[in-house]
Amino acid sequence: MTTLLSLNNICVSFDQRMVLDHVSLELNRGQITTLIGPNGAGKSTLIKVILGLISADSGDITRASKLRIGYVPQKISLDESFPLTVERFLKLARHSSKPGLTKVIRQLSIDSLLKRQMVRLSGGEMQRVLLARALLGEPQLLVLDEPVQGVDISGQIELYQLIADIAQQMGCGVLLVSHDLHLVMAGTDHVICLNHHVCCHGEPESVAQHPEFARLFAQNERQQLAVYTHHHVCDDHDHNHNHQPSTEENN
Ligand SMILES: Nc1ncnc2c1ncn2[C@@H]1O[C@H](COP(=O)(O)OP(=O)(O)OP(=O)(O)O)[C@@H](O)[C@H]1O
Repeated sequence: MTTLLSLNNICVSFDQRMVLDHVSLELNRGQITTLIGPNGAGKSTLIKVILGLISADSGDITRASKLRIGYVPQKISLDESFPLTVERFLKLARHSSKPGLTKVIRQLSIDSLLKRQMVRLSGGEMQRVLLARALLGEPQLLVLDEPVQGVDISGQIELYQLIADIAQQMGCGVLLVSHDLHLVMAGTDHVICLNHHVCCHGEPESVAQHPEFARLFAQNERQQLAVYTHHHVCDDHDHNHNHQPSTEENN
């Protein structure tokens, strides 16, 4: 498996409060990784480190040479009074080209949205357009920050499926931040549970059984999750003094 990006013992503090505490992870080509964690756990901060928007206080970040990252934000702010069609918005994107645009419009089935005003799009339509914009740069790594916020449940399932299909077609790696544990887990290769440090990580089924995960997320969420995953018994595992998962967890 080709590693696109790896973080090694990343620490970030704000006002002397450690938000990321020795975080290590790897993002690989062709793999969907989901980052879950409670509010304030440091998920967005971690994304900013990955995107190079903030520097870590310590630790190393290694990126594949000339790595192209596509980013889909939670939302964008648009001026209600500013007329901007979807087509214009996509043409204004940094990597926009006519053949690229034609390709993503087909890939995401957004032809019918092109003449629509950006400010009038529904949550699901907006996410498709933001995804289209991220794909224009032909990313090797696609990073999505809570992509289903404001999207209804059937739209969420559709959107996750679309992301998985695109990842497969393009052979890119995906990092997805999500609160929607029960929906996203089934379509994910690797889950990282973050609460400032990496509490646990691994395949969705093993993370769902982990005591740290159980402690962080409410019982009802875990019950919903059970609908979408197969249960199996998984041994508990230890954390060392840096809150890092033991090496067995990586297997
Ligand atoms: N630039 C900053 N200056 C000071 N504190 C910050 C800054 N950015 C984030 N924080 C704090 O760091 C903590 C982690 O924030 P972050 O946005 O990374 O969490 P999150 O897991 O993405 O949360 P949520 O799920 O609620 O979006 C929070 O307590 C936040 O207030």
